[in-house]
Amino acid sequence: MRLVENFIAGEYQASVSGRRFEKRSPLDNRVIASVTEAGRPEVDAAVRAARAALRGEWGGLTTEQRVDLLYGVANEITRRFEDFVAAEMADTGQPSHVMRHVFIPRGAANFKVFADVIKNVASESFQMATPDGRGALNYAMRVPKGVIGVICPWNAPFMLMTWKVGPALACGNTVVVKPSEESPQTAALLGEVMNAVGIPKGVYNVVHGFGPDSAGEFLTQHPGVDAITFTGETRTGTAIMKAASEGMRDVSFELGGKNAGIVFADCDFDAAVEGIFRSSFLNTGQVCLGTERVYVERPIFERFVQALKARAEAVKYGRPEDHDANYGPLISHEHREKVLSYYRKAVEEGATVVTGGGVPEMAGELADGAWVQPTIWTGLSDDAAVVREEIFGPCCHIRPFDSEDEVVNLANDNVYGLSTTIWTTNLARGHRMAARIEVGITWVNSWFLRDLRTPFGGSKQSGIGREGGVHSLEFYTETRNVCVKL
Ligand SMILES: NC(=O)c1ccc[n+]([C@@H]2O[C@H](COP(=O)([O-])OP(=O)(O)OC[C@H]3O[C@@H](n4cnc5c(N)ncnc54)[C@H](O)[C@@H]3O)[C@@H](O)[C@H]2O)c1
Ligand SMILES: O=C/C=C/C=C(\O)C(=O)O
Repeated sequence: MRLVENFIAGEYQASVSGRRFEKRSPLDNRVIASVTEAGRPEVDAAVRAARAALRGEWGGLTTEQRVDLLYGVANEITRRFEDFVAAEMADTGQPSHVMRHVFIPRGAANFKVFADVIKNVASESFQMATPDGRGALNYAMRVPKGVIGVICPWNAPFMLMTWKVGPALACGNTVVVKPSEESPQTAALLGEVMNAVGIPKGVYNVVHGFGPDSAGEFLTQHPGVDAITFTGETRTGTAIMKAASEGMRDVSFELGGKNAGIVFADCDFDAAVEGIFRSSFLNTGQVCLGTERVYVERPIFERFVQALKARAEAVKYGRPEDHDANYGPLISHEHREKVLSYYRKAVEEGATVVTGGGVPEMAGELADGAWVQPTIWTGLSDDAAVVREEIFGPCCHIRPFDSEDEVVNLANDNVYGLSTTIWTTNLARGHRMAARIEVGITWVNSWFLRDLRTPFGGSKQSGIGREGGVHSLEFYTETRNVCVKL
């Protein structure tokens, strides 16, 4: 069993209270780590360390020096690739190929890309006329916002945490990270990387614990935190926004979704089935960008439902390191209870269960894991809770549609607006639909294809602000205008 400690001012330390909590494996419910729980004193120490670092060596570095250090972080993550893969697999139980090809490489890329952005971004300037004819020059400079509180979820822990820490550090801020209680290990491991490459002490800090009345709340309420970036549930975002209103702290939120997948009859059928399969079931459906509402044009509806069913029934459950396995458990028994409650509700609401709907039979120790079947429903009404609320599990409801106008209205009829995936070979239609669907991210004939320079975030209750490329600079810096009379 591992001991996971806070990382404050460059040192791993347990909390003075001695309070610890258990992290259990989603695969078999074994305790795999004992994690220290930060109280107010540790959160305060982390925020003070972050403030001191801003005023110290880190604050005096040039952009080029910071960029070099961040390249060093990316390279060191790559050098320690296997350690990160192992830590993340242990926390989430997801297949090794997803860690190796998506989540861990993205962690390294998140440092590299934002180092490049900060190196290349120009600042705006305006020359103006003055009555004396000599004029004035305005230029905008970007300064770090200060100490950033980073609150993270458990579904793709390392990728989502570094997606915030990378740009925050590139812009010259310091951070205090509160990883999810379900996935503490990669954030802790990153402390070793920071020390190895010479990131000054206090620039990167980690405090562990829960949300309410624990490290998450203590951090977001701390007056020494200048801004908060959060990825997680919309309800949690509401609590954090209230905390941030004290002291007028800025927030950047990436929240929940109930994303629509739209499949037209003229699509490349096999590609669409594979695309929707991935968007509904990758990471056991625990992806904020995932598809839980699928709309299929009527002429291909039955064929599509059968093809997706066959694909879902072919998943291979197993341990991450098992090469035949391609499908892992949910993050925890608690989350499985939530997902199964929706599985039951779907039946109560009158769904036809096309496949799944329960818990698979697992052999040996795996019988104690948080496994759940990929599930497909049809036949629910548009106002069913299962069609309207985010479940965050491996499930989708499929409904036929007859026209573009109808499916646009269906897709938009939701409080969330994170992403959509549209499948059609008619690109004019793809563009038309993209302009009408109220989301922050639209994919046409793809899903989760990411260019880190692009704006990323949600509309409606799916978020506030955009991160990615120069958009991250909007949040992680203050823009200061300097007006010089010539
Ligand atoms: N839009 C996106 O980019 C995106 C990405 C990934 C996940 N998500 C969303 O995240 C959710 C799943 O993640 P989760 O279950 O970890 O979310 P969550 O909101 O339960 O928890 C996220 C983090 O917030 C902390 N927290 C909880 N209550 C808090 C409080 N009152 N004050 C401060 N911190 C608090 C938790 O400890 C955890 O670290 C889903 O809704 C999913 O859609 C969104
Ligand atoms: O589960 C949510 C996935 C979010 C993805 C990103 O934040 C990203 O690709 O940067």
